[in-house]
Amino acid sequence: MTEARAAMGRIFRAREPRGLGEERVEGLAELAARVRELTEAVVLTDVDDAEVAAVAAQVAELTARLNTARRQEPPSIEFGADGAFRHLAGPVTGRLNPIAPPVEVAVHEDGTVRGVFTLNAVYEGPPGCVHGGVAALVLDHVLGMAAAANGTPGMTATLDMRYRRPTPHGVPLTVEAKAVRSEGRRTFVEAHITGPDGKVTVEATGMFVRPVH
Ligand SMILES: CCCCCCCCCC(=O)SCCNC(=O)CCNC(=O)[C@H](O)C(C)(C)COP(=O)(O)OP(=O)(O)OC[C@H]1O[C@@H](n2cnc3c(N)ncnc32)[C@H](O)[C@@H]1OP(=O)(O)O
Repeated sequence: MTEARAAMGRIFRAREPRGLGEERVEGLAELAARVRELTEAVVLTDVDDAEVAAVAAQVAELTARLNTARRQEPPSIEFGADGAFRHLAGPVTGRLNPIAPPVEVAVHEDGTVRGVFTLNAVYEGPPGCVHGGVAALVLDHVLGMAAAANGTPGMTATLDMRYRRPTPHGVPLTVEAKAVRSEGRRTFVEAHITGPDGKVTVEATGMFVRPVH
């Protein structure tokens, strides 16, 4: 096991990956996608009070059905069919997590991590704009992915944000991150989010420390 893979295991407390299987992953991803739509509908609904109460009761029934068989903990990291790490239940890229947009990421050969995503009204901060903490969530994750792509995975030790322009919601956004240098156990990474007009809305730098235990 390489040092980078061992560090990844320490960060995610990885046991031997217990694959969910592609069919199961696709089924759960479909469920998460429907719950994402439900969440947006809850935030935007204007149906009358009786209908709100009726839907709430139905959703409670559905939750009880899912809870008849529960895992002890969410699936952490797994290996996809291509052998790459994937964070299926993570709150940023996790297809199985309804609160993840999810950001669709690709890791390029030069270590650059690029992602595309749309944040709907569920993530609103100021009217029409993405909440700054949500932008930080997305950036922290892709910064961490870029540290890992550099062969030096770590835990976020520092995260500096510069909000240059409001980030609009409901439109396609891109995010890009790349490690710039490593010193001992520390890796320094830069990232930014770009709006549909090609202008950078948020920049971030992060310092990631490779855990030793
Ligand atoms: C492919 C999948 C990729 C998925 C990416 C997911 C990304 C998600 C990223 C996260 O959200 S991680 C969760 C948020 N972060 C944390 O919860 C971290 C909490 N903090 C810790 O666990 C520890 O403080 C930490 C591991 C960061 C450091 O503890 P250590 O005891 O291992 O560090 P130590 O004190 O020995 O310091 C190691 C080096 O880092 C430096 N350092 C540590 N913390 C620092 C800090 N905060 N600021 C500046 N420098 C710092 C420290 O000076 C030292 O430098 P030198 O090696 O040069 O001496």
